[in-house]
Amino acid sequence: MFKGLVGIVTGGASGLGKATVEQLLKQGGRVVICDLPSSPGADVAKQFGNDTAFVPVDVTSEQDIRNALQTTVDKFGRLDVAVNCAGIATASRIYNFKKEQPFDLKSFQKTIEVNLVGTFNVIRLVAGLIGKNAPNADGQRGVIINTASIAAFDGQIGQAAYSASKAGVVGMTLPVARDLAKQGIRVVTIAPGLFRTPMMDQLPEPAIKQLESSVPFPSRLGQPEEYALLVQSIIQNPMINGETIRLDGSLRMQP
Ligand SMILES: NC(=O)C1=CN([C@@H]2O[C@H](COP(=O)(O)OP(=O)(O)OC[C@H]3O[C@@H](n4cnc5c(N)ncnc54)[C@H](O)[C@@H]3O)[C@@H](O)[C@H]2O)C=CC1
Ligand SMILES: C[C@]12CCC(=O)C=C1CC[C@@H]1[C@@H]2C(=O)C[C@@]2(C)[C@H]1CC[C@]2(O)C(=O)C=O
Repeated sequence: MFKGLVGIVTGGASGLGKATVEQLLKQGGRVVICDLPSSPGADVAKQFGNDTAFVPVDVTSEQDIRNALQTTVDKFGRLDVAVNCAGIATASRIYNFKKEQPFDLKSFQKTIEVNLVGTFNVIRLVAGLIGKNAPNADGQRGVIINTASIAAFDGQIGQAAYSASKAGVVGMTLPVARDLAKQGIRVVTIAPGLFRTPMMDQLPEPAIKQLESSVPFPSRLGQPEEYALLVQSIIQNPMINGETIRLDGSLRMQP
């Protein structure tokens, strides 16, 4: 279905990103996995075979993303789709009254830097390469897909930094889609609810069980493959643009 399609997936060594890489490959695409040098990205690429490459990147670095784009062109000749999955989860209350300690500013800045600035950095750089493609019959040159979170809308206690970073991703989706509309590049954001990934596995099992029971239907954590299926649908459907799509089993998170 995606024969000839070339994608980049940030955070592609783990969780939602890894499932996306697998789905794009299954559909006949070729994929560059971008993830931290400390990630298992090289092993993952080896496991997936010749239609993948791994480029160690920090999404906040301009030079790292430029290197990834150069590898994409050298190895696969073009870029059609970029999926932003790289992200970190942090949690802290705005003020700890027992310890008389305010939220650590460096931790807030780091969360914004990776989740928001990193996503923006990738979008602004991939747009130049996708824009070089010849348009299809519909005028489309490619698609950029971002990952926010339902925490962008229903931020819980302790999620000020995480929610702010993801709300930033939601907020820039429409203006960036408008910026790139003339070039025929679509921009869409997915806001996942609760998915079973290594990020979620940081939580103790009883906490995960409790979270699962809070999802109305289906009352379980999402599978990374279900996220990847939405990525596939977004790529296939040319009318989806400038929108954030919740993927959450109708969960609205409690305070
Ligand atoms: N798992 C879940 O329930 C949910 C996840 N999300 C978001 O989905 C995205 C993917 O999360 P998961 O797959 O669950 O997490 P994960 O922890 O399994 O994967 C995240 C990947 O991002 C990479 N990464 C982190 N910082 C990076 C950086 N500066 N540069 C490059 N790569 C970096 C990590 O090495 C890791 O491979 C994240 O943005 C997360 O915030 C949103 C809502 C729910
Ligand atoms: C950061 C959290 C909460 C605190 C903790 O002890 C462990 C965590 C790791 C998993 C995170 C937790 C969180 O704040 C909500 C998210 C980020 C969770 C993974 C998915 C998560 O539920 C989310 O993004 C929801 O939208």
